[in-house]
Amino acid sequence: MKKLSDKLKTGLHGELSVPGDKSISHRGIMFGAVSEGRTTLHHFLTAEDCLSTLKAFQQLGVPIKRDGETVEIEGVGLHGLKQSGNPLDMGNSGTTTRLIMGLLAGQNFDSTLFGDDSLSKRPMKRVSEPLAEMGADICVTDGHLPARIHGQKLHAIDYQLKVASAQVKSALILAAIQADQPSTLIEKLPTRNHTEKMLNAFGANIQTMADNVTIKVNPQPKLTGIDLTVPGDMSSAAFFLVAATLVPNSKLTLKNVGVNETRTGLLSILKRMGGKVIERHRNDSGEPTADLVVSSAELKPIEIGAEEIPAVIDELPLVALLAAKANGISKITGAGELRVKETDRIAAVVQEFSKLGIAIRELPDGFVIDGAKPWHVEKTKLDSHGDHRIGMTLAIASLLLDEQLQLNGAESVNISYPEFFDDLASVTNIESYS
Ligand SMILES: O=C(O)C1=C[C@@H](OP(=O)(O)O)[C@@H](O)[C@H](O)C1
Ligand SMILES: C=C(OP(=O)(O)O)C(=O)O
Repeated sequence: MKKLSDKLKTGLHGELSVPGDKSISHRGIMFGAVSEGRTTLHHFLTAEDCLSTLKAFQQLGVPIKRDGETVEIEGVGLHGLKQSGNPLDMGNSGTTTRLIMGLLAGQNFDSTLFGDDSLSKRPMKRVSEPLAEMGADICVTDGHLPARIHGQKLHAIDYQLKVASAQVKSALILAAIQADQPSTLIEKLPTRNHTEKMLNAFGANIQTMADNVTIKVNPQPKLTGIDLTVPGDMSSAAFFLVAATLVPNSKLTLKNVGVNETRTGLLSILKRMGGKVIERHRNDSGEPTADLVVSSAELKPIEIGAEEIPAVIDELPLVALLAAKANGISKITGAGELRVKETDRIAAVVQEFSKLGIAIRELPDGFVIDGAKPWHVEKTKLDSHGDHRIGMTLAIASLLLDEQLQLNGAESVNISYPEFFDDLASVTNIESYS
């Protein structure tokens, strides 16, 4: 069990470059694999989830070499993947699973996908059902992994998504680029748009209409490999944005963070709560990046509803932590999707925050948190529930307490941010977490 607080005497200081964006790293491998020519990824995220994607595409016959954070992919083209001799291991990664389903549904061979216990409980019909409408033959027992995919020719689709999910949208786009005619997808709410932007950079023709929810996908593009530097992951930077806000006397610079507008919900929420973040935008093509300078601040409570959720979906445990230190009652609703992540993140946050005496009440689709009530530690053994984002949120919460806390399942950080505890040690001047 990892010992958390060894006591932070001063604030968080210095500069940090967080690892590469997880969503963009996954897509870099996938789109590079089905392009023609070489794709080189720089600052690739070498965490377990993205390595699951990398290994799956190697198994599908794509030559991929990795040297640290640099990955070279010799693309085989949209119809050049080969059947894997063995089932494909999706590990813990929802993104790998949903996106690869859309891609493999249109290939002329069969595939089997399996995952770990957590992934095997997550819903897959949200992808297999619309893919079936396109003519795909996918069998997901009771809507869960393992999945058996009998690849075949796909038809175009006009489809209104039932959940606000970039993973479902991306799976359908990857199927639609293999279809016979153009497809139209209509999102419930705008979600992260990395698939659309990146596929276009590889040569596809995907248009997002002015309403921001209608997406037209043209079939059979010739995709060509590119050279891509992956920006820092906003979802990883988020832990430090929140830590530096909440720990008094902090001033921290987070370098080169991806600030695609579909991912910056936490920045807007933090600013509305009274947080202090200066964004120094960089002049780059493709995915926008910025250096973020964050300082400690007193926070006001906030209300957040469904429309705001997609742009902050993975940061909501951290929003709950901000709310737990704001000077009043905050309410987060419309976040029912949290119940089907690596763990039920609503239940996990409520259970673990209650151990710290935080006044939090569970709603079916969110939380109510009274940040004006003082915390009082009731239990010192915290649990990540095997979920990286819960584990890292609890590690940040521990910085705000004098008690020695322990974290069960701290190794879950390897899913998205293997260097998390080292980075935290470097900006807190705590020698190490043991
Ligand atoms: O498309 C992606 O890369 C992701 C989309 C989100 O999932 P949903 O689309 O299922 O909400 C997010 O939670 C996940 O971490 C990554
Ligand atoms: C939900 C997440 O990832 P995935 O769905 O890819 O497992 C996450 O990283 O918080």
